[in-house]
Amino acid sequence: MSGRRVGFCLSDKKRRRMNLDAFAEFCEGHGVEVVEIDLSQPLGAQGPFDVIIHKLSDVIVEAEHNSQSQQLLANFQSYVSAHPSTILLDPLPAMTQLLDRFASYRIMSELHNSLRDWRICSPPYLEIHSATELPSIQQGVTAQNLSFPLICKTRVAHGSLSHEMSLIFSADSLADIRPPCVLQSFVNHGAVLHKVFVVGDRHYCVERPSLKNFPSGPCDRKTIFFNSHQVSKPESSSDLTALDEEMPCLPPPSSEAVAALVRELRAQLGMALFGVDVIINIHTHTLTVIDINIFPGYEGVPQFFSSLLSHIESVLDKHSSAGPQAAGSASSAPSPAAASRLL
Ligand SMILES: Nc1ncnc2c1ncn2[C@@H]1O[C@H](COP(=O)(O)OP(=O)(O)OP(=O)(O)O)[C@@H](O)[C@H]1O
Ligand SMILES: O=P(O)(O)O[C@H]1[C@H](O)[C@H](O)[C@H](OP(=O)(O)O)[C@@H](OP(=O)(O)O)[C@@H]1O
Ligand SMILES: [Mg+2]
Repeated sequence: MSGRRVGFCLSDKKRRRMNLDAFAEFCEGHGVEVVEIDLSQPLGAQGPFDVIIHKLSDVIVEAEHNSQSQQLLANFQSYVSAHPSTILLDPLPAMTQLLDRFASYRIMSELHNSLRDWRICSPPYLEIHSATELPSIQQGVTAQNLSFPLICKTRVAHGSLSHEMSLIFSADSLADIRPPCVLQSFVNHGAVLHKVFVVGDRHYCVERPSLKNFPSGPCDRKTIFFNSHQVSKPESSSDLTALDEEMPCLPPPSSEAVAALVRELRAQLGMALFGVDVIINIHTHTLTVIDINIFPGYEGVPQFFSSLLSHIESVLDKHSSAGPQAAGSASSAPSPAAASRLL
């Protein structure tokens, strides 16, 4: 495939983590030119692009309260709207919904029905939109059938603050939450997390450390505050991830069930680059979806570069046989205000 230009719009941190320079080298041998897009400069002069791959989550979240980020997002969206034949991975509306745990947890909760046959579910959860009287939070926890311990996560699902979480062990400790946030039933899963990394029509499962088991039901233990990046990175190891007592190894999630989950989420999200965090309930062995991530790190997936390039080639092949109108549907973007209003 010769003369194809793929633009990347990533934060410096993301560009380094993904090793974009190495990916550019990898693509060179396949006739695909990788171009780093500078969002602060006019995109027209940097194009044209056959495909744009981005992780604009930082900009979208900051656009909520920062006019400079709003302008960057508006520039990007104007370019995308003016170039309908440029394929966007992934469409901004799809990405924007995953920046909001209220939206992504609604998607996860629907899996219970669509994937019932595969015994795939997600834990009961409760949205806390703003500062709320303690009794009404406690009533909401009961009404939604949440069970202690609870895990509390920020509403915003991206960026450094989004990984600050807490484990709550009693109704009185619900005073420790800082809305807007979600409360989710904690599911004992033997301190093993299964990360499912999706690249187009391929997916890869990687095992990671995870939070240890805790006694079920309320207890007078103090709230535990932690950062999720202390818990489930490949090298994570702490009191939070070390099991307090031996337990039999759980079988990994069935590859057929994971394939069914990925198929369903691809259809629901309309995205090609995402991650799903899955745990196995130690009591029911149910495959439990606890998180969906935009353009994750793909750490532990040696096939990432070849899979990404293969996906780029396949969307370009489809596009050249289907004509420019097809790409336009893939890159429809909300207005900057609508994008930031979703958060
Ligand atoms: N409902 C739950 N039951 C049990 N453990 C959970 C639950 N939710 C989260 N965890 C634990 O907390 C960790 C972080 O949760 P989550 O993935 O939602 O946070 P995150 O900040 O979005 O993480 P990342 O962005 O790195 O995927 C998980 O890897 C898992 O160890
Ligand atoms: O271990 P993984 O690849 O899941 O780590 C991801 C993490 O899940 C989140 O997707 C992070 O994105 P943010 O939520 O935007 O922080 C990724 O960070 P990034 O800098 O790679 O985008 C982690 O890689
Ligand atoms: Mg996660």
